[in-house]
Amino acid sequence: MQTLFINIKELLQIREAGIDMISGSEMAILPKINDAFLLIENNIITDFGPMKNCPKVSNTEIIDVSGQVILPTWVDSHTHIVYAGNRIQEFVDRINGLSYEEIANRGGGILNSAKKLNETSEDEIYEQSKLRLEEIMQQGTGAVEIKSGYGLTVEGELKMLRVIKRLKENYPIAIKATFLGAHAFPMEFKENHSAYIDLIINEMLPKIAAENLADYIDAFLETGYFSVEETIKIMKAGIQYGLEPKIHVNQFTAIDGIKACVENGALSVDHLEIVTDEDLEVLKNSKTIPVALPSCSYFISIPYTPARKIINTGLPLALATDYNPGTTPSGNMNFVVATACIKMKMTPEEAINAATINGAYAMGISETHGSITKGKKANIIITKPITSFYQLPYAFGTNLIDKVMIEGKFI
Ligand SMILES: N=CN[C@@H](CCC(=O)O)C(=O)O
Ligand SMILES: [Zn+2]
Repeated sequence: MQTLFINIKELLQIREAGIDMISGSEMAILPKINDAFLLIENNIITDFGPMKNCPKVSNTEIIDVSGQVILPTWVDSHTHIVYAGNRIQEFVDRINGLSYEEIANRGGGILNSAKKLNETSEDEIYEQSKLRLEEIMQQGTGAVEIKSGYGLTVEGELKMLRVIKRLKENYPIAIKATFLGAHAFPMEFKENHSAYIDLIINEMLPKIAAENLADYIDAFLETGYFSVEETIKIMKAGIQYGLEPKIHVNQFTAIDGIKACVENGALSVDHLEIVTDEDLEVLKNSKTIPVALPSCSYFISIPYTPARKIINTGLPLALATDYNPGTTPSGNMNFVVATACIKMKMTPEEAINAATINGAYAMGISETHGSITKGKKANIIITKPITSFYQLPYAFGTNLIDKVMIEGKFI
C-alpha cells in the first residue's frame, strides 16, 4: 500500500539517516522543502523531495495537500499518563494560596494519587488511561514515554506497568515504559528511607525485570524526596537490570544531582527549572540530554527551564509534556511548543527540533522516529492550510492539525 502526498506547502524536519539529536546553535536550523512530495509505503517513509522530482506512481493513493504543512509527529519523552482519578481539589487549593510543597506535606500530591491508584482496579486504570493516550494521539503525538510511580507498593507499581504494557499492545503508537518506584516515600517509610529503597531494589525491580515491564528507571531527585546518594543507589540497581536512567532532577532546587545522573550514564535529565553553571558544565560532552517541561512551569507557576542558557552553552534540549494529574494535567505538545517559544524564547525552529528529533533521542528511538527520513516510521502531522509553520506556535490554543498519521495509518 503506497500513499503519495503532493503539493506540500512546507515539509519540515527532513534529515539524513543517522542523525540522532541536535545541539546548540544547530537547533536554530529546521531543514525543510517548500512545495514538496512525500511517499509512504505501508508504515515507512520511502521518498520525499521537491515537487519537480515527484515520481510517477501507479497503484498509489494520491493526496493533494496544497497550502498545508507536513511535519513528523511529536515525540513526548516524559509523561505519567497512567493514573487513577484526578487532583482537581489540589488545583483549587493552590489557587487559594497553598503551594505544591504544602499540599504534599499534608499527604496530598503524589501520595494522594498513589492512594487512588491502589484503590482502583487494573482494568479501570486501563480504561481511564487509554482515553488520555487517544487524546494525545489526536493532538499529534506519535511516540510517548510513560512512567509508573503512583503505585509505591509492589502490587501498585506492577499494576501500572502492566497497564502500560497493555497500551503498548493495543495501540500503534511507540511507547516506552519507565519504572518510577522512587517517586515519593510512602507515609510508612518517611522515617525509614532505606527500607523503602530496599523494597524497590529487592522486591520491585526483580519482578519488573522478570515480566520485562520497563525500559528505563527514574527517580525524583529533589530536596524532600530522593537524595543524591539514594538516587545513585536506585540508578545503579536499575542499570543492573538493563534499565537506563532518566531522572527527575532540579525541579525546585539544585543539589548537584545532575552530576550524579551524568556520571551514571543517564539518557536524560528532566525538569531543570533551577540550574547552576556547574550543572550545565557537567552536561557538556555527555550523552545525557536535558528535557524541559514548560506546561508544568505554567500550571504550578514555577520558573521556566532556562532554554536560552542551555542552548547557548551548546547543549541539546528536548521538550516534553510531563502529563500527570498533579503538576501538568495536559498532554498537548502543541501547547508545549508554543509555550517554549512564548515563555522560554526558543525560536519555532528550536522548539520543533526539541519536540521531535531531540524527544526521540530522549526516549531512545531516534533510529525510527523524530524526523522525515527515508526508512523511518510514517508518523506525520498534516496541518490545516496555514501561512507557514510559524503559525503553529503563534496561534497557540488553536487546533491547526488536520490529520495525524501513525505507522502509515490515519488515526
Ligand atoms: N516532580 C515529580 N513528578 C511529577 C509530578 C508528580 C505529581 O505531582 O503527581 C512531575 O514531573 O512534575
Ligand atoms: Zn514528571
